[in-house]
Amino acid sequence: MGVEIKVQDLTKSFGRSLIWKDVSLTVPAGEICVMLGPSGTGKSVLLKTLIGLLKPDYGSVVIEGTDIASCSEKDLYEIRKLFGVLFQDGAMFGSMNLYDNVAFPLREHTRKTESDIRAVVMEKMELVGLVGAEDKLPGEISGGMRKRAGLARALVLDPEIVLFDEPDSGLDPVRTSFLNQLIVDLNAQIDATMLIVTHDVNTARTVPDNIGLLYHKHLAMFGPREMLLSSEEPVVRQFLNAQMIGPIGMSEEKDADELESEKGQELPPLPPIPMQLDPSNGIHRRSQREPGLWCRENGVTPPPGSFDENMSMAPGAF
Ligand SMILES: Nc1ncnc2c1ncn2[C@@H]1O[C@H](COP(=O)(O)OP(=O)(O)OP(=O)(O)O)[C@@H](O)[C@H]1O
Repeated sequence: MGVEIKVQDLTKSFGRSLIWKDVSLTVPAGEICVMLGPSGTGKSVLLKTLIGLLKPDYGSVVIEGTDIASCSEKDLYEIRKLFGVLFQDGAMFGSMNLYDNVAFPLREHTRKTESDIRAVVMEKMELVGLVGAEDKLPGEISGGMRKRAGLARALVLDPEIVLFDEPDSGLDPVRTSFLNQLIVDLNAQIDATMLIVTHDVNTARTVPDNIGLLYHKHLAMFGPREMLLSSEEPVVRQFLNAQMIGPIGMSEEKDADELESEKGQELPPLPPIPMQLDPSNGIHRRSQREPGLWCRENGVTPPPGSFDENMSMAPGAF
């Protein structure tokens, strides 16, 4: 059913270099979240901290009552079994074929027989559309296939939480759309909590239930998709609309002169909030909200043209 991740006052530095400070957020059970942020703001460091690969300087990451920032190695080992992680490059073993790569966690962490392992591996290969490619080596397949194989491997232990580190890196826009659909379909099917780190604004606008933005060593905002897509907060607005006008410069923050020179420049209006991507079978995910609900409940008028009724998931279709 997915489990919640409760992050409180998390701070991380390497030596004297502060990565981020006082990060607090709750990744709700079973929901899809996207974490955005300019390069180098510590998104991957956050993922690694959530899974206990890196220790924060302060703060807690509580999963099922255990703080993984301070628990014993034994407890951490147990908690890690709840996670599946899709690393940026798929992190496949180059000398093993896809079947053995996907089977690896089962052989390492379970006492399943080879015939039980085969059943699980083939089920996950089918889920990601890779049946028939079991004998291929990672070097013989495309980047998109490697990602899907990495995803199959992330799923073999039936995780409650799936973390995706830039799943779209190196993929063309069409493959990214297919992968996004796969993520949404998977969430509908297994109800796992999902956190996706990405630079892809289109993914952030259409896939998740919640969006977070790391900027300038802190979590600038985290909340429902509609909250961020209707936000006038300069950093959020600039990032989610991929604009050059705003506080984010080529190397993180713009200086005072650059910001002064932008004064008076008119920002384009906020674009309409798009429909959220539906599962391909058309049946809504458990955590999916009615389009426009957050805006209505919070008295926010969404940008004109939002939740276009001609799109697949019209308001009132719930
Ligand atoms: N193990 C480490 N030791 C020292 N510094 C590290 C370590 N891991 C990451 N960093 C530093 O932390 C900062 C944030 O890195 P991170 O990879 O998390 O950024 P990111 O937001 O994921 O970037 P990108 O979007 O470019 O992938 C970088 O300056 C990086 O050099």
